[in-house]
Order: sequence, then C-alpha cells, then structure tokens
Amino acid sequence: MKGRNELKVAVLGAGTIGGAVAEALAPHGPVVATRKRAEPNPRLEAAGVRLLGDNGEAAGWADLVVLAVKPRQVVPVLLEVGHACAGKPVVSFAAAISLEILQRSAPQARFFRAMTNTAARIGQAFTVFAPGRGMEEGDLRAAEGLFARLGDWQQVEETHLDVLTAMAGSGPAYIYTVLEALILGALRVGLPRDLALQAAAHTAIGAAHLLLESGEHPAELRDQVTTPGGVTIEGIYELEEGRVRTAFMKAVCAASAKATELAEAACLQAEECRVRSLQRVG
Ligand SMILES: NC(=O)C1=CN([C@@H]2O[C@H](COP(=O)(O)OP(=O)(O)OC[C@H]3O[C@@H](n4cnc5c(N)ncnc54)[C@H](O)[C@@H]3O)[C@@H](O)[C@H]2O)C=CC1
Ligand SMILES: O=C(O)[C@@H]1CCC=N1
Repeated sequence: MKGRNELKVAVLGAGTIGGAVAEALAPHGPVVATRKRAEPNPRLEAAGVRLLGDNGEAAGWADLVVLAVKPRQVVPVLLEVGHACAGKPVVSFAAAISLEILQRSAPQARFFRAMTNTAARIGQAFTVFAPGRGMEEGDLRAAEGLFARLGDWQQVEETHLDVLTAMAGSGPAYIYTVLEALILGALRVGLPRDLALQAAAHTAIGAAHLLLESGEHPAELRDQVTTPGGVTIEGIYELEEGRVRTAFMKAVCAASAKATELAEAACLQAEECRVRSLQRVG
C-alpha cells in the first residue's frame, strides 16, 4: 500500500458519518463519495470531494474504500461492489456488522471494522477498530492514517465493538442530553442562553481533559469539587435521588444489547441476500 497522502479514497454512503469522513480526508488526498441519490452537495464539493452516482465506479477507482451506509445496506452494497473492492482494504463504520459478515460478502477485500462518532466532523472523534484477516503490509498504516484524521483512535478486539458502539458511537447523544439538561437548569435560574451553553460545553471539555490527563478516578475528581456543606453536594444529592448513575448504566447496557440484537439480525439478512444473489446467478 502507498502512504495515506497518495491514497485515493472512496466513501460509499456520504451521509452523517461518511460525509464527515470524506470532508476530513479531502484536504489530504483525492476523495470520491457516493450517496443513494447523487444530488449536488455544496458542503462536500467545497471540501474538494467528488460525488459519483455509482458505487462500483467509486470503489474501482479507489485504493481504499470506506463503507458508511446504514447497517441494512452493507451486504447489498458489498454484493454490488465486491469485485471492485478485490485486493483492497475496506473500512466499514457500520454498527453491528461483524468482520465475518463483511468478509463473507466480499471475500476478496480486506476489512477493518470500525466505530467512530459525529465529532469526526471536526477531527475530535474517538475511533476504535478491529482488523480482519489477511492484512497486507501497509494496510494497517493506511487505516490508522485515516482514523487519525478523525481524532483519537485505538485498535481493539472485535468482541468489544458492540459495547463501544453504545459508548463511543452513541456517546455524543448521551453527552448532549446531559449538556441540554444543564443548560435548561441554568435557564430556569435565569442565566442568558449563550452563557449557559458556553459554561456547560467548556465545563464538559475541561472535566474530560482533566480525567484523561490526571489519571485519577472520576469519583476522586468529583470529590475534589464537592465541598462539605457547600454548593456541589446539593446538586449531587438531587442527582442521586434521580438515580442518574443507574439511568446512564442502563442506557449503555440497553444500547449495547441493541447492537448485539442488530448483529444477530444482520447475520440472517446477510444469508438471505446471499441466497437471493445466488438464485439470480443460477
Ligand atoms: N450517525 C452516527 O452517529 C454514527 C453512525 N455510524 C454508522 O455509520 C453508518 C451510516 O450512518 P449515518 O451516517 O448516520 O447514516 P446516514 O443516513 O446519514 O447516511 C447514509 C448514507 O448512505 C447513502 N446510501 C444509502 N444507500 C446507499 C447505496 N446503496 N449506495 C451508496 N450510498 C447509499 C444515503 O444516501 C446516505 O447519504 C451506519 O452504518 C451507522 O451504523 C457509525 C458511527 C456513528
Ligand atoms: O444509533 C446508531 O445506530 C448509530 C451507531 C452509533 C451511533 N449511531
């Protein structure tokens, strides 16, 4: 494989995640993207992304293919473009679609199964990935180069990907729920809207950086804020009454269980698609 800067990348499915990936990569090398309807997309075009209407043409042109269609579209798209992906690394960002399904749908391609989040749009995502079988020299470097454009990244065991989908992939939705609630609380007391938003967002950023940089446990860091008989403990007391920690634990468990359920449904769908395509050939 060539170094990332010379790689031609095709993003199949330039929606929320595919669009973010295409935008992040375009300043550093040639990128084409496809969508279901290839209508003009000024934002992607301004970023230098060329839109194509044909997945096979896009994949055939590329050195590295990114798959960012909805999970139910993954197998049909791979059956459509498998020949054009032959001998190439393919990065799938689809939730719940296992390496086994990816590899069986396009056996001649080499797959990475990855999960990222919407902060990829500004290069601040956390991306996790597991490589499939048969990687060639340079594949890992090319994929890591791509993930680095999206933010921080880490290689993980595939078995962790469903729960990481519920954490790193879905996570921004939970954080926005918290931030929205904090803003609403401040509005209720009468803080101006913009000031409430700035205070909530910057406080979340600072708290997350301190957690990563200090290496201290979140409970320890929370304790440092909580003055005996002071202000914070009144807020913490209300949160505990609302069983907020239980609610978040249940949220991650439920989302993770859903990812596993989707993975099981995806296996059945993959089998149905394969049978239908074999019947068409026969
Ligand atoms: N939205 C999120 O926060 C995250 C989503 N993902 C995964 O990324 C994938 C895409 O999700 P979103 O970006 O949210 O969906 P989306 O609906 O915004 O984007 C999907 C795109 O695929 C296009 N598309 C549909 N059928 C196609 C086909 N046959 N050929 C080419 N393009 C086609 C659609 O036109 C659309 O632009 C999913 O598999 C999801 O699990 C992963 C991480 C986070
Ligand atoms: O909700 C979903 O299924 C996707 C996967 C992670 C974030 N969004």
